[in-house]
Amino acid sequence: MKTELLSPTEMAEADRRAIVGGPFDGMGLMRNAGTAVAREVMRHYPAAEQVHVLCGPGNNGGDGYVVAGLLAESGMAVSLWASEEPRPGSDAAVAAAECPLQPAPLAALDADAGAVIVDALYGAGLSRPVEGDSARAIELVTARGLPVVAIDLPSGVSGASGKITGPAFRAALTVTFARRKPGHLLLPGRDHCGEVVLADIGIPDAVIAELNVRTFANAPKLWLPHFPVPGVDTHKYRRGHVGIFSGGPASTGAARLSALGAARSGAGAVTVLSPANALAVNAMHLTSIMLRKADEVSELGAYLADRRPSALVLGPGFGVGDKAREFTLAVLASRSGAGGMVLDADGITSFRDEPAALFEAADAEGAPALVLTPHDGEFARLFPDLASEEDLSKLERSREAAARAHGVVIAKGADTVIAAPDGRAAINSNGAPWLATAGSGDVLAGLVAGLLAQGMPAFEAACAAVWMHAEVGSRFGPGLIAEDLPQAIPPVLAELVAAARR
Ligand SMILES: NC(=O)C1=CN([C@@H]2O[C@H](COP(=O)(O)OP(=O)(O)OC[C@H]3O[C@@H](n4cnc5c(N)ncnc54)[C@H](OP(=O)(O)O)[C@@H]3O)[C@@H](O)[C@H]2O)[C@@H](O)CC1
Ligand SMILES: Nc1ncnc2c1ncn2[C@@H]1O[C@H](COP(=O)(O)OP(=O)(O)O)[C@@H](O)[C@H]1O
Ligand SMILES: [K+]
Repeated sequence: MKTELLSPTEMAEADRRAIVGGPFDGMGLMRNAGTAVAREVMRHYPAAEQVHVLCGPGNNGGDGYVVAGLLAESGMAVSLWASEEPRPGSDAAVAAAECPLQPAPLAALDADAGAVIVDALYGAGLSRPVEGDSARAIELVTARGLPVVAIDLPSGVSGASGKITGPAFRAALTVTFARRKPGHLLLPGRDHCGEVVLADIGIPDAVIAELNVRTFANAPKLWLPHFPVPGVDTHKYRRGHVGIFSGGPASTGAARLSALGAARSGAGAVTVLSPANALAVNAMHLTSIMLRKADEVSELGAYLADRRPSALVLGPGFGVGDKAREFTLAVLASRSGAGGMVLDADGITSFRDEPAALFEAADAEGAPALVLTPHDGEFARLFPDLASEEDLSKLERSREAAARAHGVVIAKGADTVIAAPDGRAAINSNGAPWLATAGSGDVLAGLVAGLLAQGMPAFEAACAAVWMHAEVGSRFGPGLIAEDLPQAIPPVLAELVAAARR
């Protein structure tokens, strides 16, 4: 599937440009859209006893009139219901006039078991919570458990944000056009879409390219050209060296999980940087991973100068406080040649009272690329105003945060958003709830650093790490604990390396 995601505004602009450039006018695009939906209804529900097509006042309803006409023509039993008449002069009004069926008022909707619902109430134009007859129709269909095929978006779901502010259909299938919209991937919208089918309605790729889209579905296509594949003549340091800061003796496991994530991603060497009092416990549990003492900023400086690590991770199990801030700022200011710094967990929390100091350090000339990996709670500590702004979608919030932080932000969760300071953003959707387990985020931080260390640019490294982490977790399934993640990376890595070589 194509990776660009179009906001409703961008989609409207694509429609407009496509209509100007041809070959299809607005009615032509609507007929193509209706044809694609009718095809999917017939493919998925060939034995439907009755198809109820529910039309709203806009062009989403217009698609519905086309669908109803085509399904009736093909011999299916179709009932047509409309909430209001389409606006005179609109494409939807033409579609309604061309439709051989007469609509009944939506208020009278009734539907029995065995029926299929086509939702053409609202799509890209949803502008407020669904109320009145449309709301009652949604409640009736939901209560009876009838399968719903949504046109473009399930009515009630915002295409821009995935937010739901009132009643909304839960579709079994959603057929959308040209490109998916953020609301198909962001929660709770994603959960209401069911299977998403993307239909080509004749909007040329060149029209989409002109829009300079900055939002993407996270998928290998997006970053595979940058994915590290070792040359035959490589050596371990050329494959990248990652330094990972450990916490004190009672909290060392998180850093080791990160270290294993970094090592399994293909980094050639990984060092755990440990306080003296935790060296023994770390040494007991490390084999291929190196270990070095780092209590003071001077020791950190010596490590950076001697070993010139290509990426670092600070935060997992590290402890919140001055030391985390000092070490982070020392790395960002070191000019040691490190390509990236992943700040996670306690590393993020340590800057809650002075986020500007972090953001300024990341903005300085020659600083390593900063990647922040907050879950919702950590995000709110660093960006309290963005977190509490109800009107912002997770996408918008993450994008603003990345611009402010001068770094890549991985806003974690079931719908992780990766945002870059240059405005690019990707939404991840291949995860599974099995990933919600202690230490899972620590492995992710290590994976990001491992890919950074191998020379991937920060946004691409972040996207690739999130995708791999989610893919590994989904494939592993029930029973997953964080220790399983690094060990389960190789099969996914093998597929990516093979694809990158092609
Ligand atoms: N040529 C094209 O552009 C193509 C477009 N295509 C199709 O068009 C769809 C977009 O069409 P659209 O822009 O007309 O928006 P749509 O979703 O039908 O709703 C707008 C209407 O609903 C109203 N309204 C909104 N929310 C409401 C609420 N809660 N409760 C009550 N009313 C509400 C809103 O009122 P207003 O906000 O203006 O007051 C307005 O009247 C798109 O999803 C795709 O299916 C395809 O055919 C491909 C070619
Ligand atoms: N429901 C979910 N579906 C998919 N991924 C999830 C879900 N819940 C959490 N995750 C992922 O699991 C990881 C949890 O990280 P985090 O909250 O930092 O946990 P920890 O600090 O214990 O490692 C993140 O990558 C997050 O995106
Ligand atoms: K719809």
